[in-house]
Amino acid sequence: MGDQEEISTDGIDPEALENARVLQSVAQEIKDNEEHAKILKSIVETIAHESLSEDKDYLVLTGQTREFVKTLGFTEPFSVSRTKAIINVLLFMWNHTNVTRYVMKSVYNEDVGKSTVDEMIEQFPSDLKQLDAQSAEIFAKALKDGFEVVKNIRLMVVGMFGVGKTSLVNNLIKDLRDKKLTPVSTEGIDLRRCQLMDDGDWCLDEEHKLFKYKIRYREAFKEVSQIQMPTNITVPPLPPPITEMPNEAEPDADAETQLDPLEEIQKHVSERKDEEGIREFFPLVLETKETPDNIPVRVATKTDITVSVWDFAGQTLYYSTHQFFLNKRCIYLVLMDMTKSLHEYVKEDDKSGTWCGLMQDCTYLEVFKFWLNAIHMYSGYKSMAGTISPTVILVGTRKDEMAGNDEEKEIQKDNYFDEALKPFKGSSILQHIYYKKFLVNNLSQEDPIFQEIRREIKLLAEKQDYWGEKFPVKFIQMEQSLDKLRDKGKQLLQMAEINISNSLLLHPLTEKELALCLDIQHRHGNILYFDTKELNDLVVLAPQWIIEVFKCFIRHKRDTIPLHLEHWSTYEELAILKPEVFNEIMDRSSDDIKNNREHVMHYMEHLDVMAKPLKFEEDLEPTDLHQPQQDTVDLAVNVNPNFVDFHIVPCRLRKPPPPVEQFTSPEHCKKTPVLCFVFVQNFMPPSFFHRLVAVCIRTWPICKAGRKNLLYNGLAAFELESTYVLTIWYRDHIIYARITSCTSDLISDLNFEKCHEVRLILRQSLLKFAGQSLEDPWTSTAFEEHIQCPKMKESLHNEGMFRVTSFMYCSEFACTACPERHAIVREEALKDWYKVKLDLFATNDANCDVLNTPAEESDLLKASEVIGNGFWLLGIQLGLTEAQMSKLYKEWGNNRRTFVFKYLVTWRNSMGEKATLQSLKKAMRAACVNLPNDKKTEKAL
Ligand SMILES: Nc1nc2c(ncn2[C@@H]2O[C@H](COP(=O)(O)OP(=O)(O)OP(=O)(O)O)[C@@H](O)[C@H]2O)c(=O)[nH]1
Repeated sequence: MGDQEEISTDGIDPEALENARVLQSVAQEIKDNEEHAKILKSIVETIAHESLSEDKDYLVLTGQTREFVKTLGFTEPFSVSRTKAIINVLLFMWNHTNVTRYVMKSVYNEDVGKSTVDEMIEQFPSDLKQLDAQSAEIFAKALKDGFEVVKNIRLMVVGMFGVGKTSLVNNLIKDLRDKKLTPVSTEGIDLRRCQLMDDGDWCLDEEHKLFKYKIRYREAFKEVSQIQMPTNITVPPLPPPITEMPNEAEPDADAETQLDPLEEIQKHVSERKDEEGIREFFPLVLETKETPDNIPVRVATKTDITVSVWDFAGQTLYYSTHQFFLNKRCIYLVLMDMTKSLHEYVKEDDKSGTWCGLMQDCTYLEVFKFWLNAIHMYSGYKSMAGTISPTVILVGTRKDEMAGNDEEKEIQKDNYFDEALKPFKGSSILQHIYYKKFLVNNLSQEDPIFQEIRREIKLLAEKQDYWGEKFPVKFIQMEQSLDKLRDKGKQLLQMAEINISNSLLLHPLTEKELALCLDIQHRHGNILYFDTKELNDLVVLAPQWIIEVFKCFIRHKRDTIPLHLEHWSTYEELAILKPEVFNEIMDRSSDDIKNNREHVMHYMEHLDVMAKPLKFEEDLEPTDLHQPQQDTVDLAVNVNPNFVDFHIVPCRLRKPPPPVEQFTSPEHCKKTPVLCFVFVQNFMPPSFFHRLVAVCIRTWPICKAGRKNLLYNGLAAFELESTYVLTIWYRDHIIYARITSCTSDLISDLNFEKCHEVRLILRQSLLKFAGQSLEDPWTSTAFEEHIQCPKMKESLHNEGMFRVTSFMYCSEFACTACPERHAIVREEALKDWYKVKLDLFATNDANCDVLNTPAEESDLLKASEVIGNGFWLLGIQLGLTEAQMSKLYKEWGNNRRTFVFKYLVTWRNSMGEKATLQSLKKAMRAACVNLPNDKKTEKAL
């Protein structure tokens, strides 16, 4: 038997461990009964090996378990409970490779390996690791059939209009530089596909498509041949690293004696075309033979690295659409004009930029912040627990117009960016920024600086985990047919058309493979494809389509049908888009848009350009209401019937008139403290607020002051009931909410149950929005709830804020934001928004004397059973780091109870005596204070 102490039990389900221990002791006891020991070992071994095989046969498990019951079960020393425990552990082994490995090592001192599929999945880049288990397996299996190694740089060039983006792109790409083009203002996005040459330059990828695919197949065959071909087949060596590649000018001495590598592979493959693993690829090899003879073979100058350069329009009007194309797999050039001070106001004739959170009179610094926030949101933010590797290169333009000599200009540039990055102090956004920054004069095309920028871009790309990832040969054909359709001018495809293309392929993909192939193509940035109920019927081949759609809603023609005049004025004034107006806009659009109006709607919702208010009963469930709730609010009760069928287009709203305090802190009325949703890392996409406004419009009537609707860009007010008004507003990364009442009843408190209900609606909506850009379980940490000092006369941005969870540990804090330092006590701070919870905790506190005792294993087990939706926050409250939590979650995320138990054990081990029942209970309360009521959890608190 193995040395149990040395074997890691990390991440193993406690129940599986317990059962495994039974197996260990039984195996020890029957050691001397050779026959029984042999039978038991054979059964355990057979199940272990089968469970690790790729196409495991369930019959093996059932057969062997039956064999165990028939031969050994219920005999001495296999008591009834021991027999059950062993059957249990066999089942655990079948489903969990780590249990199998643990059992085999601890009982028989045998190391059993991982399946090749498991190993392949482990090598996936981080974003593909998030594929669901079934997709991951399909992908790994497709890779086993053959793969190519992908090295693609996706370069996003962003910055204010006129900063010099197009000029820089022209300088980076040889063919454009040679043409000495005069840049014209970019409309939407210009996408240039390039190939990296061995001298480091980039040339446009205009080569014959078939030739390109020929190269890809050939490279892929090399990979296949290395893993699958018998060793006696000689395959051409992989190309040397770029730096070692000979230049075209220096011909290779052995070149004449060498066979064309493709021919050599074709020869080998033809000879063995009937062999397993080769048969699949034979037709592909034949296909590549069809390459026209007149295509020059120029592999010597081009590398296998592709670069797609995205030149974004700088007008703020387009900013929201740009976010759609940003993802984790991009390298960014963020450009700033060095002749413009950071605090200078941007002069833009078109004021439609307000929708993306940039107000009409924004400064260059605000534009810079907008871009970094957006990059963070759409690339690193999703994997908050993961480490962020730099992908953003800052570039200053108009060096020629700066004062001073070269050295002085460099210093100015450094100071400029240091100043621009100051607002991000302490934020992980800084981790995106590459330490090297550049200063360019775009008018000096031959400046070696452009070569340097290209080199750094490549260096950065090589460090990303997706660099050199594998892509199944099987999927190349589909990519090829999408390419062909794009070349024919197709902007978007219905799924039916894709299915036809697929059926025409030599090796059509299965339905699941096809969906996965499209998903991966989307991740690579070649298409837009979202596997959601509303969007999975459409594939967008050309990003420009999205831009055109967007423009329809922002810059529409005003020849309206008189019948719809009223709806048009609702659109103009309230930004509320009724179906009549929507259809009118669609009718006047190009065919590709008007014929896909339903998809247009869904895409615009997805892009947050317009928001459809939630239907609570359907939409809120998944995020926060996993478990049956007895006491939750009936979220559908307050539907405002006037505005059921509409969208809100928040970019059309105007700013509120000053002073804003008249809305946020009205005098002479009863009011709750200000409730604040503070987003982590000081960043909140402004669309979250706009969408929250849409939810509110769907739920309550818009509040009126005289004849004016209180609906503005950044602030909105709603009638709750009788005299109650809810006002919500936002600034930067904080959304504020306050309920006021002009009641004449000066004695009673505000209705705290109503406040609780409103808070939950706001909270759950925000969680849903966050859930679309953050992945579970990180959603629950997307924002924190704070209460602003109730004594503050005028609500000031980000001042006098108290984290609600801290009141679970301490009953009072000092407020230093008010002119006079004073105490703020729990009951006062939480009286309206959280009173429901406070009352509940107080009832349970009656018999809490025994709590100062160490937390026992049974307490941990119980906590893991009752914690419910606060399960992630509890770990954070107990002081576990995101990294610790993520590690455990990776292993145990599919079994919440075990996951919680595992981190509770980690907490108890690290805290020792301080891990008391009381501290556990406080942390549980803090984790649940924001959540809807849940009887099971609350009883335990
Ligand atoms: N002096 C000088 N002019 C520059 C520089 N970079 C760009 N320009 C000029 O600025 C103008 C705008 O340049 P573009 O490259 O079109 O700017 P852009 O950022 O692509 O503009 P949009 O597409 O409208 O967002 C052109 O006339 C360029 O020649 C530079 O480094 N120095």
